[in-house]
Amino acid sequence: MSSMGISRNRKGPDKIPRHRGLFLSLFLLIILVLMVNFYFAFVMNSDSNKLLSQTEPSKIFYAQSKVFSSTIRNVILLDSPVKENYNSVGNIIRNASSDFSFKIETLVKKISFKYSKLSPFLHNEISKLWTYLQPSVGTSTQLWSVAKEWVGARNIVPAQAPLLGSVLKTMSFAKIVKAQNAPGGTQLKLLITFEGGQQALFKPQWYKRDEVIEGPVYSGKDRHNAEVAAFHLALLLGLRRVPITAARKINLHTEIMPVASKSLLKTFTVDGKNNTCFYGTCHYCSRSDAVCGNKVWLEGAVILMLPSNFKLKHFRSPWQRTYKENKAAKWEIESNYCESVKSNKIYNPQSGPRLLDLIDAAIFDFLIDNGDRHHYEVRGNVSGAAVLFIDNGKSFGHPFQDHLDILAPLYQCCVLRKTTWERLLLFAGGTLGAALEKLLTTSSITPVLTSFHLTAVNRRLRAIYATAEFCFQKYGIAHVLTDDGYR
Ligand SMILES: Nc1ncnc2c1ncn2[C@@H]1O[C@H](COP(=O)(O)OP(=O)(O)OP(=O)(O)O)[C@@H](O)[C@H]1O
Ligand SMILES: [Mn+2]
Repeated sequence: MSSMGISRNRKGPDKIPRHRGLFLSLFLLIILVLMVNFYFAFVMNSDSNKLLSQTEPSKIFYAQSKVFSSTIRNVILLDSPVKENYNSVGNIIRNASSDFSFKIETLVKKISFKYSKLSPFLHNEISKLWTYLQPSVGTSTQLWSVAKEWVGARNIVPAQAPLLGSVLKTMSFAKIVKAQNAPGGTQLKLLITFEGGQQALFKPQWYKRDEVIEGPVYSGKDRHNAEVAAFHLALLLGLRRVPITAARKINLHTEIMPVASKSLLKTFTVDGKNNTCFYGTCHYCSRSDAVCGNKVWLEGAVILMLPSNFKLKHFRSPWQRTYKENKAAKWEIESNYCESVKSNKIYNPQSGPRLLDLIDAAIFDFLIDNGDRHHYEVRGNVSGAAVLFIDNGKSFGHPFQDHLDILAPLYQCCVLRKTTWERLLLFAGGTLGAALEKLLTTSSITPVLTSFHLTAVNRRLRAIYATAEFCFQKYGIAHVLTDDGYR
């Protein structure tokens, strides 16, 4: 037996090496293909942290997303004539949004490779912003005038802002000399005055970080962490139109009650667990729905008020929702809705930056999942003033849902500011979530967002790329990307 075996082996050298060589090459080829596959799967799907080496690597979660399930699908084409349709259970079909979600689903898959390459400029940009967010000088009320001088017609924070971290730190620690109910709006918030006279809104914490807000996109109360996250995301996107927002833990007994107005103080209570609470006065405020601290400590977002000479002009958004399940807005059913928007002089692209500003806002809102921008504000009496992103409280409510209809201004008008698009490309390859995570490590209430929300931001950016691709394919890239001289 053994001799047979040996003889077989001995015969081998003539024949077997050829087979072996063939097998070996085949094996190596398979390994190579697998490695390439793994590499691309990793680059395209992961929140790449390689460029963000100064932060802790973010945990990657691939949560099952209900991306396109929140809108009702149907088969009517986007260009169909205007008519209200009802589905079999009598709900209104919102054609303009549901048709689009159907198209975009396929596009997201098709374009993933095209937008998978990491930008060589990313690391520098993030490092710069991260440095700005570090307090470089001590807290000082003199910084109020610095922040005041920053405010321009197009930006609330300038591109170069090395004192930003110091301003934020001062907002988190400066002495509060007065606390009142904040006027305006429907949500409970305080108007606080710091030493030095600077005012800010204080939006309190209602939810734990991992609470998922179910229901329509505008459901729930304001999320204080969403305001903080939105401010940082706007810095990353170069859309510095969000009022400066810091996190703060307030001692209600020592910092608010002694300086509270009489009417506010009247609404303070203590709950069964000895936590201090207050309910204030606002549209949705009631004694039975007070906000409570952890004993005396209440976390919240401090939003710096714009300078008082900065008069705000208030506009209804053309893409406002009806806030009624059984009533659709015009934009939800009219396929050529953008044309009617542009027929209004202020939205005509030839007459100013407003339409492109609203499209910037739509992109920003889609990323943060804010479907509640019913009104918007711009600085009055200044030409070319930017649409400000005031009130981001209803964002980051549901990390597993994306409301594609927030992007309606983009897919209905198919125009996009070139500088905005270039900035979005900075985060190709799934890096936006990790970049945001890094900036948010500078906040005093980390973690500001759960990793599910950070993953959602990457997923939503892919949908934005796909939406832009839809427009490029329909009208040509040169028609879509616009340089209107504003940014
Ligand atoms: N940082 C700021 N600087 C100046 N004005 C501000 C600022 N933040 C908010 N405001 C003003 O206060 C109003 C109410 O604020 P905000 O929208 O945050 O409250 P809200 O209760 O969520 O409102 P709504 O119920 O309308 O959504 C804004 O429309 C704006 O006019
Ligand atoms: Mn609001």
